[in-house]
Amino acid sequence: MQFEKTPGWLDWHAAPSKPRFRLPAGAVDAHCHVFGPGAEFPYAPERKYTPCDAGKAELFALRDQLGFARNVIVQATCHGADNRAMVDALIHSGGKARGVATVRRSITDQELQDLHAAGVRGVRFNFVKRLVDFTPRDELLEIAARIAPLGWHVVIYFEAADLPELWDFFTALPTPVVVDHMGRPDVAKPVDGPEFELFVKFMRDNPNVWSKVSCPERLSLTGPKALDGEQNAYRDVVPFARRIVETFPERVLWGTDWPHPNLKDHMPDDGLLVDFIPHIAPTAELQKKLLVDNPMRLYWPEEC
Ligand SMILES: O=C(O)/C=C(\C=C(/O)C(=O)O)C(=O)O
Repeated sequence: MQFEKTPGWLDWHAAPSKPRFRLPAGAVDAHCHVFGPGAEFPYAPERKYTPCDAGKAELFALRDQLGFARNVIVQATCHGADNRAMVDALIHSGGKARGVATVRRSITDQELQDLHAAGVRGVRFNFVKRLVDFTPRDELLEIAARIAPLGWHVVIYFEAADLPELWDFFTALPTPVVVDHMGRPDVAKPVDGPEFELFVKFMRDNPNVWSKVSCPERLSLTGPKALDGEQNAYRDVVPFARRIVETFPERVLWGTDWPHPNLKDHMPDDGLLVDFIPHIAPTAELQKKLLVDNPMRLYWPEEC
């Protein structure tokens, strides 16, 4: 089956630079995806976009190019609850990848066990309206209750303006909770303003809540311009990500978000994204927690 990429969609960067920042040994890219290839792993009929193919071989090549040791592969909405492409990548990773799946309430216990055996360690609940249709909260709570005994966690993707309405649901989840991209803060607003203060309160009041401090390219209004002197690319995102890293150093993760779905104006150089890390995690100790200790504790606890 042939799939036509959504018009205007940018392909992932064909020649990412070698980062100047040297990642610590054992670093984990804790948020990335695989797309298809569609001929082998068809995209979901209910998808809101059709990506370019981006398979496991390209993901693993990027891992090695950037200097990561492992990946956490997150199910993207273009594949719906068909986790085969992600599971195939886990199986071929030589134990160097773990997964976060999308499941429906119809999934059987055996299917959950099979996902666990393949390396899945969480499920994703997506609330970004441009990506998914509404899922009843009772179905999500039922899924969370079924995956908790497996030791899995719940990854949540939402937009900052929706946190107040989702607060009670999120704080009722019976598992560790990992927030994608800091809940997408509006970086035009003050880092100490009410919107981001609510997100900081969400993490402070709920010690089971973690956050990825990833995707500056999605959040930034200043863009990728690498400026001279102390300035850097995506500089308007730095105060938000750095505040989360310095306030909750044991509960943060970082990922490339390769192959960067749904970007139409600018495709980041993944090497530049890695060079962004020291601006948000300025010490070797914070970098090791962010990139090694925290993802290992969550995804490879048996090795800790
Ligand atoms: O990949 C991301 O983390 C962000 C996006 C897409 C998805 O997560 C997805 O399709 O599953 C987005 O903001 O469009």
